[in-house]
Amino acid sequence: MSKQRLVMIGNGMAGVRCMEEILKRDGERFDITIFGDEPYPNYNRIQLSNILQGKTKQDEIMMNDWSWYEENGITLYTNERVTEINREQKTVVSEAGRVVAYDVLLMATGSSAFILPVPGHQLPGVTGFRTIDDCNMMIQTAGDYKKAVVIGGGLLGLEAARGLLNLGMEVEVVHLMPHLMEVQLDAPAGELLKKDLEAQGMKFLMEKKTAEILGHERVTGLRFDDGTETSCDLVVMAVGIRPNTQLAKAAGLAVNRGIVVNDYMETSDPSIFAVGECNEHNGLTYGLVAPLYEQAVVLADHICDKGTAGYHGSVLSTQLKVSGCDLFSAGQIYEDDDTKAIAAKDDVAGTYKKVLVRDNKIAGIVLYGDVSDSNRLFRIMKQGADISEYTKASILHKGNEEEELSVASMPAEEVICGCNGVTKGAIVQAVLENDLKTFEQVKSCTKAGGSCGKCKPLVVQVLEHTLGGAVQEEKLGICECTKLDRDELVEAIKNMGLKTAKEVRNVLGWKHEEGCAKCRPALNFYLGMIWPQEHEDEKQSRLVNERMHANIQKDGTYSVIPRMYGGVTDVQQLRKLADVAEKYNVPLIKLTGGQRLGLFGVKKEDLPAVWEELGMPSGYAYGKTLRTVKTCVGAAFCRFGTQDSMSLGIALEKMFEGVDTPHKVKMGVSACPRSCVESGVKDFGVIGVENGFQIYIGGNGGTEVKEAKHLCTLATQEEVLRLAGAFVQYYRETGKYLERTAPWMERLGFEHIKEVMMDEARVAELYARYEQVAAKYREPWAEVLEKPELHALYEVKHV
Ligand SMILES: Cc1cc2nc3c(=O)[nH]c(=O)nc-3n(C[C@H](O)[C@H](O)[C@H](O)COP(=O)(O)OP(=O)(O)OC[C@H]3O[C@@H](n4cnc5c(N)ncnc54)[C@H](O)[C@@H]3O)c2cc1C
Ligand SMILES: NC(=O)c1ccc[n+]([C@@H]2O[C@H](COP(=O)([O-])OP(=O)(O)OC[C@H]3O[C@@H](n4cnc5c(N)ncnc54)[C@H](O)[C@@H]3O)[C@@H](O)[C@H]2O)c1
Ligand code: SF4
Ligand code: FES
Repeated sequence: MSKQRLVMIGNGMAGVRCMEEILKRDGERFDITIFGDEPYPNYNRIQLSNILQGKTKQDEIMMNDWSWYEENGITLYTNERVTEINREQKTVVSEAGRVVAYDVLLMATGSSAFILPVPGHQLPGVTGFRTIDDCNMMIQTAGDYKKAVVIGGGLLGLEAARGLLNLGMEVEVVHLMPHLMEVQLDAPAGELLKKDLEAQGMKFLMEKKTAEILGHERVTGLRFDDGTETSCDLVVMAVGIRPNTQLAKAAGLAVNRGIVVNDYMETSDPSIFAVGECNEHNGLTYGLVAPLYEQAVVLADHICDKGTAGYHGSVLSTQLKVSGCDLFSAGQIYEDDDTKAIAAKDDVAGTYKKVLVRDNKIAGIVLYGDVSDSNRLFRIMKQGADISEYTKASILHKGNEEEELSVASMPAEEVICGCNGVTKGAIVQAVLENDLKTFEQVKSCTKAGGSCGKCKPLVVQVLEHTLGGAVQEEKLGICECTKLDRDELVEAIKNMGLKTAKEVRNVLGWKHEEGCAKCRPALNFYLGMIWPQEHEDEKQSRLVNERMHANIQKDGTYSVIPRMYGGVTDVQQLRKLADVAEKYNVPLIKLTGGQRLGLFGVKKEDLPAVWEELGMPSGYAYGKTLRTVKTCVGAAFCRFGTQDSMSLGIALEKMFEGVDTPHKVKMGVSACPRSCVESGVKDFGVIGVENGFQIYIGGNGGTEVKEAKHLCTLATQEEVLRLAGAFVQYYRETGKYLERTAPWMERLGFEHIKEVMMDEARVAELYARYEQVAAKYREPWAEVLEKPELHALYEVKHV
């Protein structure tokens, strides 16, 4: 039976979780295409607050990297918005004019930040807080400007405000209501929160309605409807979200606030489903991941014919991701005629607890300052248990402190991770069945702790309890498939003479037979490093850009950057580049950061022809290898030049062409201490001086700038080449895959590396081993051209 075509619009948290669930159930059922209008693979949107607060980095929040899509045979179009659904023809059309047919269409378009439509809302400096790009804009603004105003004192607004404070801005929160987070907290809890945030330096303008955003070139302030004003350089709107329903509406689907779905996430068209924040189920739309993930599971069961009882709504709870403000809220938060409150406030400790009771059942919970009862109360609430046997005090407070605090006393069905609905029982079972030892392993196996991360301490406690002792700060394996770290793995491969990745995985007891996206390229590198002669490069294990021999760009096209040794070119090369760029309508020709000419925006299907017509070697701008050697014009032209930097640079570049290294390597040769090519921030930098060449190692000019360290001064070019060979080989032999030379040098110690590089015998051995590796070089573009079977990689699927 041929596969059904499943198209998904929206590449966000709910949609991709649903894809994971579908693949888990039946990986062969669908031919999957995903459109996402952001230029990234699926990332953890929740963690944007932590990026802004400086607690995490952008590359740490990617949940499914590019290779995940490749490995699961998913065609992904990022940065490409779907603009039309044609229900008669069962196709979707993207803004790029791409038409893709579907049998099943999944809408996972999420929500957008609501921007108050007041005058001035389009001024530069006004933003929502929803995407990586919004986050980057705020970080950049904080570098250049002083004061931010956040409109909206809800979850998002307060997390944004905390982040902006951390970025050094002065922050004022403008809130419409008399107390903060009025949707989740009552007045006493809201007041405690405000006091704590004020103590952290946040300022508040309460009960203020924004009438206008002021400014001409960019925002300069706000005017409120009472006529008062405040000044600012940045406005962040956090006044709620609106489901993205325009596409569904235009296609004639039933839409209220969200896209209307039944218990199986089916819209008013049986071929079209909607999951996540964009949908509306039983009159409700959601804005937290827990219910969306529940929907994802139901939808996966349903479309994979696994049988499901359907989705019947979720009971929600919320927490705020701001250190020093522990709060928990669930269900109804205000009393009414039928709902009474049991509450306790401790002004000295700054804690507040309120449980709302209706018909002898918990109808709502508000906790501030001490949230240690949250799981217990939330469980009782979700179970709908009768609480008449509890006294007022015992419902609010734990009985036997010791006993209640211990996870040992928690029942198995207690939910530990609210975002992912993971119970204590599920964690215990996973730990025992899979011999899990660390939090990361539990996260990867159960997903507990993988979303907002608030439950991590509790997950660790359950793990400790199950293991019967404190969780060791255990040395992690190179990935989840193995407990072996880099050194143990390399040692085992050498000692046991393992020659292929399959053999390594079998003999060394890999957890997953096929390995994972993390270990496959790493194993391929280590095997190539250990057995330079015998090892057959496993192309399918390489990262996607290395397999394509080109860097994918944010619009799905590729860059072509040919080798220009030492950054030196000639008339023939320039003419060829111009001809090819013209013939293939290349939209951008640009000098790269590494002094090379790049053609940007080349279509995937044009790559082989472009390479053939250029007739130049690949510049490896995509590889974990030597990228470029930057050179200055040096003694040949510059009046300050003491050495011939160009010839040395060219020789270095030729020497390391295509040699695999743990991570990319950049080199630079300047012909005098003015160091025009910034040799001091290169992995291997050379500075010409009167008596020879100063050598610098371990520098990095990227995200984390590291100054290279002076290793030695050599008299001749030959000595430089030889030392460079030994240095790169030592990095190959001791570096962890994906470790740049700066952290590698930090790990091994500069003095240690210096000792090795100053030991003539060791340099000779390293250099000899390096020569064996270099001898195996095959130019990758030429290889693709020679082997027609490789051309399939560059074909574009048409539907
Ligand atoms: C800063 C921040 C902090 C948060 N913190 C928490 C938290 O602590 N706990 C919690 O539970 N939730 C939190 N949330 C909410 C949570 O992130 C969302 O509920 C969740 O991301 C929604 O998932 P989704 O897939 O429905 O939508 P999204 O993740 O928004 O994904 C939808 C994707 O579809 C794309 N798209 C839309 N239309 C089209 C189109 N026509 N063509 C192509 N692509 C399209 C969108 O650009 C987007 O990339 C937070 C949100 C933010 C912004
Ligand atoms: N920790 C978390 O769980 C977390 C964190 C961030 C975001 N989120 C989710 O992201 C979504 C967006 O969050 P949000 O805080 O923007 O939405 P929200 O609807 O929860 O809160 C918006 C707040 O803005 C206030 N407001 C509305 N209009 C205003 C105006 N004109 N001036 C001043 N204040 C005004 C409201 O009174 C309300 O308190 C929600 O679904 C939220 O659940 C969750
Ligand atoms: S590094 Fe020195 S020699 Fe090279 S271009 Fe600059 S000034 Fe001239
Ligand atoms: S509660 Fe959010 S990740 Fe567990």
